[in-house]
Amino acid sequence: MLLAANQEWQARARAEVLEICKDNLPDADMLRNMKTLTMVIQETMRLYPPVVFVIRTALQDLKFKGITIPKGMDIQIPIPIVQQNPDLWGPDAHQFNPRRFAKGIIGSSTSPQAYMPFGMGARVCAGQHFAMAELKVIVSLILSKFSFSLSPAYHHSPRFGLVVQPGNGVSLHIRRVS
Ligand code: HEM
Repeated sequence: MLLAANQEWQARARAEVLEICKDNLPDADMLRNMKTLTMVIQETMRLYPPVVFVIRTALQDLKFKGITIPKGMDIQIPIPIVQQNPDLWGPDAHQFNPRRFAKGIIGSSTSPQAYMPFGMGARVCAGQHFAMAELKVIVSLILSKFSFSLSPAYHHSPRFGLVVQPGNGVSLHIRRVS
């Protein structure tokens, strides 16, 4: 949806894929070299993290910034709110701007903890690298074969189910490019 709405980034990501893969299926080295596509996926998961919160349980009574958190209490960490906080991401926090990841995740915001689509710490997603590889394979194959734009029928309505998903699907106009 974000690539359909941002044709400039779609063209850029496609050009990169075609240059790196030529007529071949992507292999591990090619995926590693897809810098633009990586930035696009990172920015997509910043704006629409599939998992909207992670939970941590206090193992003992603790105080945090004057708030008492009793032992046993669950704390929900709201990932989309952290990832769109203008204090951390700047005034364009709500906009799609993959360029913010040009220097990697560390340089993308004012705090290294501000980006957490895969959670954080000891229980961070065990499949995060596999998930990134899957995403790059799927999106690069789509980009190499098709160009796409949003249909006027598209109605933006992200919805929280088990994960964040488009509430009314994503209607696209699709054209073959090769
Ligand atoms: C875009 C895709 C994915 C997203 C956004 C995602 C996100 C997450 C998040 C937010 C957590 C909780 C981390 C925390 O509590 O700090 C998690 C945990 C986990 N994920 Fe993923 N995940 C994805 C794909 C996958 C895949 C493909 C696998 C397996 C092949 C996987 C396996 C796991 C496992 C095993 C855990 C539990 C880790 C633990 O508690 O030690 N995930 N994931």
